Amino acid sequence: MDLPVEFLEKYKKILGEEFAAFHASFDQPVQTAFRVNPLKELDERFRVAKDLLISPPKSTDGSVSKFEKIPKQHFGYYGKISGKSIEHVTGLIYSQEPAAQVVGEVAAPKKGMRVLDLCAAPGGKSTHLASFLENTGILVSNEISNKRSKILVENSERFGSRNTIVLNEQPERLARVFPAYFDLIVLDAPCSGEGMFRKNPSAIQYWTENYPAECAELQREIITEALKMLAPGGHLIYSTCTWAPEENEANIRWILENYPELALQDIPKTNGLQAGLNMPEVVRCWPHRFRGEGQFVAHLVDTGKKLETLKVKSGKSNLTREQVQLWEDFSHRYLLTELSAGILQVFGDQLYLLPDGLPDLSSLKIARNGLHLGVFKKKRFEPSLALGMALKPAEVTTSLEISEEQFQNYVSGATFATDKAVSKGWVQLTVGGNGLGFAKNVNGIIKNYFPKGLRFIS
Ligand SMILES: C[S@@+](CC[C@H](N)C(=O)[O-])C[C@H]1O[C@@H](n2cnc3c(N)ncnc32)[C@H](O)[C@@H]1O
Repeated sequence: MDLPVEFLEKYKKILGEEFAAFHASFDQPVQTAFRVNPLKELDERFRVAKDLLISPPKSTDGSVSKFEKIPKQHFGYYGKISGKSIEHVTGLIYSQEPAAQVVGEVAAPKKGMRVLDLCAAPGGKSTHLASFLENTGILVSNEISNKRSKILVENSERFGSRNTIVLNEQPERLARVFPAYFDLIVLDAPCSGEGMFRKNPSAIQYWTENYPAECAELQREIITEALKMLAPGGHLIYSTCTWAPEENEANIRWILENYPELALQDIPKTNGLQAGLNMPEVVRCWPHRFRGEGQFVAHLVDTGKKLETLKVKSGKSNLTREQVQLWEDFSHRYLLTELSAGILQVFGDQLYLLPDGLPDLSSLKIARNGLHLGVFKKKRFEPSLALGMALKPAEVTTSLEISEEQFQNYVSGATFATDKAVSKGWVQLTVGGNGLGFAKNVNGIIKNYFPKGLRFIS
């Protein structure tokens, strides 16, 4: 791989005798990986992922051996699963290379926490955080780019997380609404991306000798805003996908100097993770030492000398009486579960369930106001794809498990005939036990409600 001379010189100095192995790693294949989603029905191959301490999956059929569990991680496997597979489309797996998975594993939020993922698109870290929260607490996933925030929504919905709200904001505007609010903030910063050179060689063209220093300045601005939102005793996970010390250890030193109430926490050096440069508590993924791309992760904790946690005045429901009735009619007829506590809110005709305990968000650009339940159309309610993907079959009155062939046809936009025994009206389609959204059974024909933008075009 052709790398800038200044880049190579820099790492020769930093790595000394390890440099040759580092340099050679750029010609090695990229290590693919994915995470299994604990919010979904796990098929036999992945059941072991539920366990906290992971041993290699015990195979009951030959297919298991294709995947290798990433040791000492909750959800990760080495291997590749197609973006067109049932596992991907139903949100059972999320493709994410191993170094990126270190961030979520270090963050590992406890149930019920208020969590912010400040630079969140396309959603790798957010979905990982949602795996730990298991639909408790609040996950605010924010992305500054409007276009990328839409991809983040799509990935969050496929993942089936019920307590995620997606915002499309600048960090300083968020900081005004969420002062001292979050128990955990993940700041996966925009960076010079050196650690992605092997996976995405086009990133090399943006690199200059000064680029890391420029990125570091932007990162300190984002850190400043992030820390305004950290609750007393809260945790900050700072990560980049670069090796540049300016963006990594130097920024952590800057935090420690300017925010003496923050302390570094030691991160275990598992799976070939290395200590930072003169900073033993943080971790670095060097590709000649770790099976994955480049990453830096630091864990800081607030020692509690700050203001009180924000007292929240929650938003209100804004449904008309007719809308409440339509939603109740739908939920009584089709749902067997009380969706978790929250506030029903409409945006235009779209109905959402916003988790409880959030401040007033009306000054912010919202991309997903909690769980998208559906849309009001004239005198009826139509459930969303997101709802049909978040619910388990046991939570709905009618679900229909379809075959792999029917799945292929359905995601390509086709309708199909079904048994007369399937009740009329809305039916949750499932494949492998996981929701593919709601569809309508009209006289034995399952009409296609899979969104046009997501369909496979052959
Ligand atoms: C490393 S990527 C995030 C990857 C994401 N955490 C994931 O795991 O899928 C950094 C993100 O920061 C966003 N970003 C760029 N400039 C920013 C800024 N000034 N403030 C906040 N976010 C910014 C980018 O749009 C990008 O999506």
